Amino acid sequence: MSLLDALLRQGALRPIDHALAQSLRRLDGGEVDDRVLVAAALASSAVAQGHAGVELAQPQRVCDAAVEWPSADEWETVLRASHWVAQPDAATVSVQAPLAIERGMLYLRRYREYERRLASGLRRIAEAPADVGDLHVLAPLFATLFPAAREGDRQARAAALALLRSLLLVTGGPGTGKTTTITRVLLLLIAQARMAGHAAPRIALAAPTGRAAERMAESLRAATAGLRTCDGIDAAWCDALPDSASTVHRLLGTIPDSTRFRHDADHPLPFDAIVVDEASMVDLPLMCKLVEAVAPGARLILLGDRDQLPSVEAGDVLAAITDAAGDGDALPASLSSALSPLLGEVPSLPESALAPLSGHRVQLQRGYRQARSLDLAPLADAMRAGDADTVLHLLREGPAGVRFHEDVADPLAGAARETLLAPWRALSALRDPDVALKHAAKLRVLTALRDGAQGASSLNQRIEEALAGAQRDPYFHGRLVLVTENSYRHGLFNGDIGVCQHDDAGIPVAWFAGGPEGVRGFHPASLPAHTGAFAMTVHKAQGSEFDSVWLVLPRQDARALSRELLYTGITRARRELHLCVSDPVLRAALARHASRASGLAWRLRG
Ligand SMILES: Nc1ncnc2c1ncn2[C@@H]1O[C@H](COP(=O)(O)OP(=O)(O)OP(=O)(O)O)[C@@H](O)[C@H]1O
Repeated sequence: MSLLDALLRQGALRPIDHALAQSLRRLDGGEVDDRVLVAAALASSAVAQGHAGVELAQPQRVCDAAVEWPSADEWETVLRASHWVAQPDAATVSVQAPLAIERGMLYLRRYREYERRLASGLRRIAEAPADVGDLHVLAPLFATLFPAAREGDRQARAAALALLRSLLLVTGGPGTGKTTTITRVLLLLIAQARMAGHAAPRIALAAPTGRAAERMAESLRAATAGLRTCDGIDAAWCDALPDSASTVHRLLGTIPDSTRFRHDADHPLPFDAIVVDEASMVDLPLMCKLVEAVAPGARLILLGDRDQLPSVEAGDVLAAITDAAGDGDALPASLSSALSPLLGEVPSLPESALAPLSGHRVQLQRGYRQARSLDLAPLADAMRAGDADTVLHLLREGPAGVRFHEDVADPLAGAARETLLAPWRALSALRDPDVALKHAAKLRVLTALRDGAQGASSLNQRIEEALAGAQRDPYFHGRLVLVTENSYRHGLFNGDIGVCQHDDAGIPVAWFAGGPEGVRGFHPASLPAHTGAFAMTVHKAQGSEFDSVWLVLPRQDARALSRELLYTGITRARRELHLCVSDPVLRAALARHASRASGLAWRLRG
């Protein structure tokens, strides 16, 4: 039996991956080498799993079937001999073959092109000199905004670098002050322009989902309000700060029925500074299109947490840029002396000893937001490090706000049931949509998987049944719904959560936050695609936070489990975390990385 047939028989390929292989076979009159067909199917499957392509030395990362794989060398030789496979070098565009091979990785050609274009776009921005003006003029304001600047404060370092660099990546866990810092950077840019008698820079804020954009704008407004109370800050500078954020799609301008956007390299975005939050969620094609649309001379600032899950779609863009930028502790000597008016002495190394994008990244380390009632930091650190013994030890000790439901696979059975359901039962008695939405944002069940007995879909159904019975109205009063596609017509976006209520006449209305009155109502029949929202996957919850999180992991290990998934899940909690998992599943999850096969890091390293 051919390898392709063996994979098909084991159910290891999606029909669409197999169809790609079959179409190559048909076009070649059945003559094509089985190993080429298998590689094509895997390259297609790899993209669906978030990889940019398939590494020939590690096909198991894409497909863990019980088959004997060709050796990487032999496979590469066969592929290089095939006319379906282009062999570009790093700088060239691949020709019209559907596949491309480079550095032992087989790509669908389009994804290899996204990588190449993204790397070249990022380098273009990184190499452009930033319009920095005289830093001595800004020094007093800088010292007001960052009083600890000369004591090694990372936020100050990020702000100073943002002035000197056109491309900056600010990474850090939740509440490490990424938004606060960037608000101050934007204020510095505004003040600098105004002091020089210029117009304030045009600034855009964006995030990958509507919810994340809303949160970003909220944090920015809070940071701006704080700045207004500081001495030495002109209110007019604060007035020039943006107070809203859009999705990256909306910023770029979607074109109906097209994967292209209104803004691209030929029609760049009309902004001098673009800040993108939750950058770990931006996939390869979207980041490529965004970077290409950044106007010559404009700044691009990416904010994100590299330890979180990578984007659902192909790419691990934030991780690749982070790798190419190094840890950011030491700066190139020329940069460190340029920054001395603001930061004093900064450790430096000769340019040749540093990563190519060094000086373009700062990792913020200190968390400021943590509620006193929740002591998550040591647990989050141990999870990030994959240190299972420490994680289990901490969980069993029970840090403040953390409840470990060891071996509980079903929170709806047994003692936990009523604790979990009580806040949602209260929703049925609330009449004011605004109050209900705020209440709804308090609690969420998060799962690793969408399907299966412990997946989000099934848990949702069971929670809905527990709240409103088996014969329930599909839009019962108090039901939570999660929008699963972007609808610009409605102003509703993938990830938005609404609450259903019945008005006095018994008509169901689904309410969402936003609009001039704070809430917007829609008839449920008119909603874009949506699902229940009492339970959702950790992936869907990225970019959101809840007062109380129940993270429920499967009874058995699964490939979707990873330390990044656990870390992302637990850091969605603001006040209280419940974790349902067994010792062996937790250990297996922590031993696995959610990393993605990608050539972006080496392309950026040049
Ligand atoms: N240097 C600081 N001193 C005191 N408080 C700070 C400092 N930096 C940030 N904070 C506070 O910490 C909280 C979190 O800050 P911020 O929202 O900027 O973090 P973030 O990293 O953007 O968070 P997230 O990842 O959740 O978006 C805010 O309440 C902010 O006021």
